[in-house]
Amino acid sequence: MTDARTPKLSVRGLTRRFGGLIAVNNVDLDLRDGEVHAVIGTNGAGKSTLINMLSGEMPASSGTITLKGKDVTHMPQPRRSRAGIGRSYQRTTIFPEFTVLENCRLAAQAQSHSRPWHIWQASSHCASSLERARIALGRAGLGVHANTHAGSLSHGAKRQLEVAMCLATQPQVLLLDEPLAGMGSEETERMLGLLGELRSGHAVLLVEHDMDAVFRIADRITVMVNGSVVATDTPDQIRVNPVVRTAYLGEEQHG
Ligand SMILES: Nc1ncnc2c1ncn2[C@@H]1O[C@H](COP(=O)(O)OP(=O)(O)OP(=O)(O)O)[C@@H](O)[C@H]1O
Repeated sequence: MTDARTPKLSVRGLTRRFGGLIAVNNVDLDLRDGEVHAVIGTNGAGKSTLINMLSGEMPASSGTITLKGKDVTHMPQPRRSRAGIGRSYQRTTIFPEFTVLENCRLAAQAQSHSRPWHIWQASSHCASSLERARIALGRAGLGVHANTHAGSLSHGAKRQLEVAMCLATQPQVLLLDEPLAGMGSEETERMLGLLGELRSGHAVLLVEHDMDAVFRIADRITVMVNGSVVATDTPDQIRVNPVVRTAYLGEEQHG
């Protein structure tokens, strides 16, 4: 994973203001294929705002976002999704009364149709969406649960389904917002295994509070404090970075 490779997603000078507050301040970031790139920071550091701007759900105040060399800064979220940026959410977005496969197929169809009201019309005969959904479920380790009602899945399996729904949109960049939240140790291990496999074929951005997991899985870590990036490096270098230790890890140890 060398810096010489062209990043799949590049962010330069990305800034978001809320009135007088600068929630994300002049952030540079490069996401590369084959890497899990974690973004960590204390509460309010700007991680969610950053991910919302990358996915297209929130406009940037200034700065640029480039996907495979193309400026997508002002591209709306649905087009950005079709261009290859997929995300999972902190909140659950599944339909509990539908099966696992149906949830995944809807995600695939919503992404492939520019007009969402065509989803239902197309659902009975959209073989390619079904195929994409099945592949995504298999990749997320949920193939055996395809016909289970999503509402009856365990918490961990629901988070896996969120990732599968994201995969069904066939993204090249995966933005994962706290995929380990609320998980027990067994579920965490399963999700970490999945994230490790997702490296292949994707550039993965991981926003996560579980530091043990982040330091185990990440190839690169960016540390944010008060909206600004204070360091981007390998986990080993971040661990010993004095600025990071003071600004963030020190706070955690004593918090
Ligand atoms: N819609 C908004 N309007 C005004 N201020 C906002 C808005 N969204 C976020 N903020 C502020 O921007 C700052 C960054 O918030 P953000 O949610 O991005 O942080 P975070 O790092 O994701 O925090 P957490 O780890 O708690 O999720 C905070 O001070 C927050 O209060």
